[in-house]
Amino acid sequence: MVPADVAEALAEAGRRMDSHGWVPGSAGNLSARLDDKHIAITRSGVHKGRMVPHTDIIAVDFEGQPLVDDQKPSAETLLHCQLYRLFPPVGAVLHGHSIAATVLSLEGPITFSNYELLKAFGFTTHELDIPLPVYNNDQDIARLAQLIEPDLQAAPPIGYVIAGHGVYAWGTNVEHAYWRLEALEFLISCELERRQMK
Ligand SMILES: CSC[C@@H](O)[C@@H](O)C(=O)COP(=O)(O)O
Ligand SMILES: [Zn+2]
Repeated sequence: MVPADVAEALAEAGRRMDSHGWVPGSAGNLSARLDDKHIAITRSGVHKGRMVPHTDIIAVDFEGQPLVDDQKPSAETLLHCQLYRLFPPVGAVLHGHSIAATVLSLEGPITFSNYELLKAFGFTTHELDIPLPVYNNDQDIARLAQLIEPDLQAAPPIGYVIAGHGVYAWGTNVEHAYWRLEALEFLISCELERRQMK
């Protein structure tokens, strides 16, 4: 049901995230848009660095319901569905639990100022103060999605973090989403180091 090339692209992104230590244990989830009603997403509880593409990537609708009844999608599926529903250009969403994102997000608001790498998000200058929204963690993912929704509707951020939990990044396809995740992780790590030097 999930095209083999889509499943393999997500499995490859999972391996790359794992190589950086961004998906420890069964942490993280990855998805890609299939059409205007369905996405492919990682099964809940699998190691995202060691996925078997044809069994560990499954199809769900935009309400997060699996197309095959006994398949269990990611616990955070609704956060992915929300991004596809709100932003038609979004073709892939990646979520990881890096140490830097986990630690920095517990320290309050995050703003990136004067980083050249902000240009990875389409800005044309480094002379900017760009916020990275931080939301309190919540095991009720529907409620967390509701909390985030007004901010997403107001203006799409460069990504967001859930405090003590991890980062969400997205892009037009899996490769683009990976680039943006990599850039976000770089900025988060810089900010963490900068604060430690103070
Ligand atoms: C290893 S605990 C992490 C989970 O609670 C969750 O945050 C996560 O990212 C992975 O959940 P999953 O249901 O496998 O997509
Ligand atoms: Zn998570």
